[in-house]
Amino acid sequence: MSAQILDGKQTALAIRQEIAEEVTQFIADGGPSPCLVAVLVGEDPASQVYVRNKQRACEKAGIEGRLHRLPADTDQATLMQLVADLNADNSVHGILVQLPLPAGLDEREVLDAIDPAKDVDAFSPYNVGLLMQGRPRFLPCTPAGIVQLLHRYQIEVSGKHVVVVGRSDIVGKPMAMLLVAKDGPCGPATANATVTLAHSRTANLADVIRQADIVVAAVGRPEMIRGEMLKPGAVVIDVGINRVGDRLVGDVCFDEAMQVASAVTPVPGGVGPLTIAMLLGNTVKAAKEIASRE
Ligand SMILES: Nc1nc2c(c(=O)[nH]1)N[C@@H](CN(C=O)c1ccc(C(=O)N[C@@H](CCC(=O)O)C(=O)O)cc1)CN2
Repeated sequence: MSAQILDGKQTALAIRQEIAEEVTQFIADGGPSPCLVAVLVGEDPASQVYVRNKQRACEKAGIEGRLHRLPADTDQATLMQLVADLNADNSVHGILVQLPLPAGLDEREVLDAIDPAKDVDAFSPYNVGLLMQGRPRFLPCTPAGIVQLLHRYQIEVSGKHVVVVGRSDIVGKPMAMLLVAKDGPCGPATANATVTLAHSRTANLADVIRQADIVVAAVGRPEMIRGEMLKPGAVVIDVGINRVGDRLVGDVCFDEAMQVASAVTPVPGGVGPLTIAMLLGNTVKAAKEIASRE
């Protein structure tokens, strides 16, 4: 048996094309050019790549992408002042602070300070709260991208047992919230799951994963999930991006998963590109909402 590969790269390109058309229409209707500002602190090589890719994606979609680069030794007050200035700048519709921040900076304080109306990462407590209540304004980018992928490959989620492995604020927790909701961005078929949120202290983790119809792996440990831990026919969504030597691998052993599962996301080319596509969508949504208030 060889599983179907869920192509995140192609899916993201299709979504980005749809967003580009939406931007063209919005501007033709008299709206402002949507503007996303990224804040990058320090020199983390992966973060530099991601921010560059976000800017390129903005440009291709007709969104203005601005970047503020700050040195690694930036102090908290300077960063907080920049966020306050961006909140007050009417030409800015979306703000993102690229994570992780260098050691010594208080990430939570910075994210809490972003105006929820411009919080296109959906990391602020206000937007997290709305998601938790099942009435999100912005959808967190990686989980929302996964829902889009499932929807576009017609993978039904409703009534299925989904095991999310990893309890991060960026992926694990919001993923669980989106999948357990009664309805979702792509309708009830990609919501209404029975969700188990597993993590590093989960007892008998392999046994828990083996019960899953759908596994979402977001633990950040290279190839931790092996083929023998999967139920035959399961759908495997691999969020992990781990550098091992000069290779990029996920949290799931891809070759083994391909032998057992019915569908698998690759790394690279799976979930990652969807994160950026969904960020563009949130930026357009922010621009539309802010413009409608003016
Ligand atoms: N403010 C944020 N910080 C971080 C987020 C986020 O959503 N908002 N997520 C990650 C990093 N990230 C986006 O910022 C991101 C990670 C990976 C990819 C991606 O396309 N990966 C490629 C591989 C690229 C490579 O060679 O490294 C893939 O999977 O095909 C996009 C975005 C943490 N920080």
